Amino acid sequence: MKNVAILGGGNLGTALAQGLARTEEAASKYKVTVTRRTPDHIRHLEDKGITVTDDNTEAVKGADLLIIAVQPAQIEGLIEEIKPAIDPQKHIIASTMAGVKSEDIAKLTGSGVRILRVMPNTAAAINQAMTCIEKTPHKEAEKEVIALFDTLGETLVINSELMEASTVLGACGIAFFLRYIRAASQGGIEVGFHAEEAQLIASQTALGASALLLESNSHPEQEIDKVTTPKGCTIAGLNEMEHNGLSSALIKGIKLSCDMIENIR
Ligand SMILES: NC(=O)C1=CN([C@@H]2O[C@H](COP(=O)(O)OP(=O)(O)OC[C@H]3O[C@@H](n4cnc5c(N)ncnc54)[C@H](O)[C@@H]3O)[C@@H](O)[C@H]2O)C=CC1
Ligand SMILES: O=C(O)[C@@H]1CCC=N1
Repeated sequence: MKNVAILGGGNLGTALAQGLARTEEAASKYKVTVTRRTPDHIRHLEDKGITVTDDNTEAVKGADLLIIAVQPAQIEGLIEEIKPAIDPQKHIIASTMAGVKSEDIAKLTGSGVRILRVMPNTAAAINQAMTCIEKTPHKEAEKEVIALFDTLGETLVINSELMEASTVLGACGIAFFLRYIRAASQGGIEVGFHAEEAQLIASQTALGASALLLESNSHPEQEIDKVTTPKGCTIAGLNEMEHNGLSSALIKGIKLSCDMIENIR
């Protein structure tokens, strides 16, 4: 069993803990502790065998792998607190913080600690995350981190320079796709469905569209061509969406999110 401390049990930290407790595979490999300043807000995790505490120092002492899931502005306070307990020989730090470089964290911890960035998303809660992992010279640490995030969904090792882009495409991406599903549901209600039916149809259709790409490795446009019957209703709707800037709005939103990360702290 590997001991994992998730430091910062907010939205993401809780999702990671839930995923690690949810499957037999993950639960048999990882013993998880989650810290939060107000631990009573996440006591429900204890029902799943997760330790919940506000004691960062004890959590660090008891862990091999530390996952930092506090907000970027909270990192100085956290590291100041845990620094005396960090053992560079033992600990690996995986940071989920948007826009915070490994070097920035190393300046706070002092040199010699193995630190790498990871960028999962909240679908970790149901073991369907996409996690991008920063390539690092610390190959043993990289292997351990990949193994953990593999239990939470898909992983991809990428160069450091792409961590901001991966934050937007993968982590923020959950919100972007959900907004699409909400909009599609609202359209569905306007053309006759009850809200729950519209959401089911939109969600399952989004899942089906993703699965078509993931399973057949094809390009979206190839799959779109199979749906757009000549003179049919799909191409009419799709073109209207494009006249109103659908693709352009998505691309512009992704670029703005990415630019914004530089100033996130
Ligand atoms: N929410 C998301 O979907 C994703 C978030 N991230 C990153 O994860 C980090 C956390 O984001 P969220 O979960 O959204 O924020 P959040 O505000 O929900 O969670 C942060 C948690 O850390 C706790 N905390 C703060 N200082 C602490 C300390 N010294 N000791 C223990 N706990 C402490 C807070 O009480 C809070 O519960 C951020 O750095 C963000 O960039 C990355 C990928 C996805
Ligand atoms: O919005 C944010 O800043 C965080 C990082 C990625 C997802 N949520």
